[in-house]
Amino acid sequence: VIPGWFSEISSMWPGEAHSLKVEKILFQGKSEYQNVMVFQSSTYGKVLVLDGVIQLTERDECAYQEMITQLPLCSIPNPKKVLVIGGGDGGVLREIARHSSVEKIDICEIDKMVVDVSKQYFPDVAVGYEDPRVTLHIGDGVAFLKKVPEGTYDAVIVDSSDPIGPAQELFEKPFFQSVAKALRPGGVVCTQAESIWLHMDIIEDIVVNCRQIFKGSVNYAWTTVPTYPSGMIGFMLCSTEGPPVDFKHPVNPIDEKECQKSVRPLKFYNSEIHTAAFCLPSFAKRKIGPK
Ligand SMILES: NCCCN[C@H]1CC[C@H](N)CC1
Repeated sequence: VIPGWFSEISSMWPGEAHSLKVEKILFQGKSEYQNVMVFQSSTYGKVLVLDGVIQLTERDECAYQEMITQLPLCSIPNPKKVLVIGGGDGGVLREIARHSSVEKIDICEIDKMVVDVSKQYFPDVAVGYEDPRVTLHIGDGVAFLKKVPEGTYDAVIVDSSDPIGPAQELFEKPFFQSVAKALRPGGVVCTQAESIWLHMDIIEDIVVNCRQIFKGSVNYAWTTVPTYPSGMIGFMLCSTEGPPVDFKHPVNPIDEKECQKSVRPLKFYNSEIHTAAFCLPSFAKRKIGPK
């Protein structure tokens, strides 16, 4: 360990560790589920860390929160009811709120400390909680989905941490089945789907499971996030059987609606990068590309 530096050392990415220079540790706590830390970095603003893994930094969170939200919501006309599993920092809520068609936003986050810490240290991220359409449920997303009536949501966004720890079940088949049940015909789900540089085997399993469960379309997309391991993170975009969804061509472009009363302009997402996000390098296309 180098004094004054935070290194993201984990068995999930052996032999490598992204490091950030630390100015000051702002919060350290232990919730029922994980260790929670916030520090002021020298060049990425404040940083949220769960069990030693970087969840977001003020400087690059836009890339992740905007893409994980706008890729699904801009792929269907008039999303009305949206569910977020995880996402306790509130960033995805801020992005969903850009859509005036949305009438109801449910969020199910297992760890209340993440919500409280985000509201205290990341106000520009937690601003999403201020939207009157938001209902916060503190609990396990797996249990929450079991109680959701069939066909309730137009979109589900699974903003999870990694499959080691509280989020492990969110990468398994029964969970994907419960998401499919909760979606209307032609509804969409977008999940945090790890990096093709680090976790191709996990992604291949997810793709196999999703192809069996979601009879619409199943696509992997990705974005660059400098402070995530390997500098990128992927998303699984799936739609249920019903009105076809062409994820690669946004039918509900938010660029035009940007002038909308939004908390802030989009920093990362736009319709061109939406389409480009589904382009895969050859090694990945062979394994997880469209059949
Ligand atoms: N909204 C916070 C994003 C959480 N996403 C994950 C954090 C941990 C990373 N290794 C993978 C993405």
